Amino acid sequence: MKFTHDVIVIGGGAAGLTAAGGCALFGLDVALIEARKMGGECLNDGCVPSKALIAAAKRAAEANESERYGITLQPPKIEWTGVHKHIHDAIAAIAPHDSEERFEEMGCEVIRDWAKVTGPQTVEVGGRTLRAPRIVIATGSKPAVPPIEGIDETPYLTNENIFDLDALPDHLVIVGGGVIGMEMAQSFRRLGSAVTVVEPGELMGRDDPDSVAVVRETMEGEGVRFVKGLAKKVEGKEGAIRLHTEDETVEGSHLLIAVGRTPRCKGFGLEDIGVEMDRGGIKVDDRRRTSVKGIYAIGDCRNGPRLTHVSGYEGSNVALEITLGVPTKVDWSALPWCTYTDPEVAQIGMTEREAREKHGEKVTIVKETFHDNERSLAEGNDKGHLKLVLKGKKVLGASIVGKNAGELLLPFSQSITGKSSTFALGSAIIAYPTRSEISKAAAFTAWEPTVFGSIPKKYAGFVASLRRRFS
Ligand SMILES: Cc1cc2nc3c(=O)[nH]c(=O)nc-3n(C[C@H](O)[C@H](O)[C@H](O)COP(=O)(O)OP(=O)(O)OC[C@H]3O[C@@H](n4cnc5c(N)ncnc54)[C@H](O)[C@@H]3O)c2cc1C
Ligand SMILES: NC(=O)c1ccc[n+]([C@@H]2O[C@H](COP(=O)([O-])OP(=O)(O)OC[C@H]3O[C@@H](n4cnc5c(N)ncnc54)[C@H](O)[C@@H]3O)[C@@H](O)[C@H]2O)c1
Repeated sequence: MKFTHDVIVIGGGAAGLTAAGGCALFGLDVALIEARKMGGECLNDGCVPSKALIAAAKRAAEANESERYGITLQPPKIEWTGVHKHIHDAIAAIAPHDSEERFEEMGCEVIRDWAKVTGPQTVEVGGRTLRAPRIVIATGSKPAVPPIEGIDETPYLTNENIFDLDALPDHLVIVGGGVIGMEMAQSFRRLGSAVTVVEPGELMGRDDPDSVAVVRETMEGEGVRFVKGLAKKVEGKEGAIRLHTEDETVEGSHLLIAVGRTPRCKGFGLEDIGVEMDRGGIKVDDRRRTSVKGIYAIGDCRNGPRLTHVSGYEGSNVALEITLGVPTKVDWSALPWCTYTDPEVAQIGMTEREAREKHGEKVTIVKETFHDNERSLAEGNDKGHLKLVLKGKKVLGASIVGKNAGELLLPFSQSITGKSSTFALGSAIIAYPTRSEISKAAAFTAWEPTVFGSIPKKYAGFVASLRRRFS
């Protein structure tokens, strides 16, 4: 079979861009296919707009606390059009980083259309048939819509349209007290909306409950209302919606659905060629290989953690495996994540609950509060704590709640993995988006000329030529 490319990557979000860019920098012929917006969810309707909204809300919260440190601020004047502009300016500022032009400069052929996988080595796109010995599926996910009675007849928001609202909601009712629910609840409350969060289980259920308790108390103090219950029925129209749980009816102006994700893995050919799936998405092994030889799946479309830095990590792993033939397994022992509420909730490695389930009595906990940290006292912000999860003196995990908690994770990444060289720092998984990423960027830059130097490139070219001949 005559191949048109060495690798075809479907999806131009964090996962696909990293895989495609990595392969191109090793000199491979890469087709990168994206039907919608380059940058995918993170740039266009995920991390970037949500963190821009959070920044605007933080400014409003500061001004709402009129007197602090002997300095008096005026109450904030909040104009949604200005907040909306700030959100879209942030997207525009980052867009060039993920643009078609940048990836073409790196050496990818970027194709802007819907792809259909028609065989283990073939993809149809824009009337062309592409052929490559390796295909990477990086098609992401979309907001899950729960089976609530009346949902199809009631207007609702998701992360795909909430950042395009043309006015601030009077009362935002949020279904789901997970990561999106909590970040959006605090932001809209701080900007002046009434907010009710409806959650049947634990708020931010993947995090340490002691961390979550601190955020819940802060958000309740700011006026967010939490209702424990399953959303059973919704009804109403634009500006006047009603949500019923078993015990309560909540009335509001807008409904936000934030109950998790549905992977985008069906309807573009994978099921017809025998790629196995389950409820969580495309089934993959530790090396992100699907059940069909030569096809990988990375990022939100497969079963596993759904975070931008995870998509990037998996993208680099498969790029290494495809270019140099190095089998590269995922390792979640030092996986970080951070929820950008105020205070932030940050986690790396195991929570106390996970560690006790796995190691029982051998687990010990060390807890330090920010009340004993003099920088925190000097700044008058001593809310929160750091909990170290240990087995003997070995760090299994850390749970931090407090100002800039996400920035405090990095040393624990090194303690958990035991790796602290510039090479290890350059390959560490760092929570996105944090300022700590700059340390990884500097360490990676130090290695870039070596990693993408002439010898690895020649070797990658040799591997690619063998693959074209024998696949
Ligand atoms: C509101 C919100 C806030 C978030 N905040 C954070 C955060 O702060 N930190 C964090 O780490 N994570 C965050 N996330 C999660 C993060 O956005 C995702 O994990 C990440 O963007 C997934 O990247 P991906 O490349 O796997 O998928 P995507 O970014 O969804 O990219 C997949 C791309 O594939 C394209 N595509 C799909 N099918 C086809 C096809 N057949 N042909 C051509 N193209 C196709 C799609 O158009 C899409 O652009 C947030 C998510 C949301 C919703
Ligand atoms: N800071 C970050 O890293 C960040 C920010 C936002 C989103 N994300 C990613 O986006 C993804 C989606 O976030 P999410 O908040 O939608 O999902 P989630 O899984 O964090 O939370 C969903 C919540 O909805 C609840 N729920 C389910 N059905 C319900 C119903 N009928 N009524 C009421 N509640 C119901 C669940 O109990 C759960 O607590 C996550 O994978 C997350 O990793 C990350």
